[in-house]
Order: sequence, then C-alpha cells, then structure tokens
Amino acid sequence: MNETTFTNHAAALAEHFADTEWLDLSPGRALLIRYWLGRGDSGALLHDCLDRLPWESPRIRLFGKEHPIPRRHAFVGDPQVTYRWSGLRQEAHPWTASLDAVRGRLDAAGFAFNSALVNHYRSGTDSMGWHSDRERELGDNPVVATISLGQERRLAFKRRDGEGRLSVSLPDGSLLLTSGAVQHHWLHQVAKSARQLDHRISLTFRYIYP
Ligand SMILES: O=C(O)CCC(=O)C(=O)O
Ligand SMILES: [Fe+2]
Repeated sequence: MNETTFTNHAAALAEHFADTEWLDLSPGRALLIRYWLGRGDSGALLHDCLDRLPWESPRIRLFGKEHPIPRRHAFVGDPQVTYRWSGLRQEAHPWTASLDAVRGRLDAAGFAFNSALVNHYRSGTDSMGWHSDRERELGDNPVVATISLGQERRLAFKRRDGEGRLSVSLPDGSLLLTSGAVQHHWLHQVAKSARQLDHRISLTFRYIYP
C-alpha cells in the first residue's frame, strides 16, 4: 500500500472517531486513534491474550552477546506465515478468536494483515530498543497497525538521518497506523522506565509476503 492509498484509507477511518491525531513522520505519516477500542473491550482482549497466547522470550544476539528479549512476545498469523527477525525464524501460531476479530475490523477499513507480533511489557523494566520494521518479507511499504492494551507507554521515533525526533503516548485501546515510509526513514523504541508500570500489550499487525 503506497503513501497515497494509506492516507486515503486512514483519513476515511478517522472520520468515524472523535479523538484522532496525525503524526508528521515525514516523508511518512501516522494516524493515532485514541479510543479505537472501548475500555471493556480492551480489558477483555488484554486478559484473553495473557491467558491464551504462547508467550516466549527468545534469546537474540545483540552486539556479539546473546540475551533474552526484555519482554515477552507471541507471533500469530495465517497458516504457514513465517517471520525472520533478528536472526529468529518464527512460525505463526494460529489466530485466537479475539485477535482474528481485531484483524477483521482492520480489514474492513482497508488495512489487510496476515499476522501479528504481540508484545507483552510486564513492567517498566520491559522495553524494545531502537529498530524499524522493514524486513524484506514485509514488502516495499510496510504498513503496521499497533493496538495498545493496558498501561500507557511512550513510543519514541527518531529519523535515521538525525533530522527529527517525536514521541507519542499510546493509551489503552488506541490504534496507531504507520505508513510504509515511516519504517524506511525512522527508527522507533519503547524505552525502559524507572516508574512503577503495569502490564502493557501491543498488537502489531503486519502483512508478510511468502
Ligand atoms: O510496543 C510497541 O508499541 C512497539 C512494538 C514494535 O515496535 C514492534 O513490535 O516492532
Ligand atoms: Fe517495531
């Protein structure tokens, strides 16, 4: 999906919500919809994910040393979808009914995804370092939809060329849609926090080409 199609679909979706904000991640953009899920729905989805997903903290190699990732994650998707990421090869676990329902809502808005990498930050010490999501199998325009459940956390962006920084707080029930150009020109992270923080789950929907 190119930038124009992304903008058109996202603008059409934004019409249906009161609390929306465009983020200038030039030459890309992102749309934040703050109450995409109602409180009850997001709470039920959070607990359903905690109970049902096959959580793991795989070890990855970073700067020559192996460490478990500082959070838990689970990869779900259509049969046979495989994601190669930081030296890992992840086969999709089957959709749960609740995640498939969320996928269906995104699909109805014109955003088609065949998988979701789900992250669980157990406290302020769980985090995700600077990276972008532009592995080859995500195609040329890797649109990502991120749904946040539970504890509000800050997602920070910095441009690869040093020419910009921005950060956004992602509240419970929010949807953040990021266009493909964002992944090519910006890095993002969820930093550790010294504050006492509760659980957060992020659902990051992606389309993975075979
Ligand atoms: O938890 C988040 O909001 C960010 C997750 C992320 O960047 C990823 O899964 O690639
Ligand atoms: Fe990411």
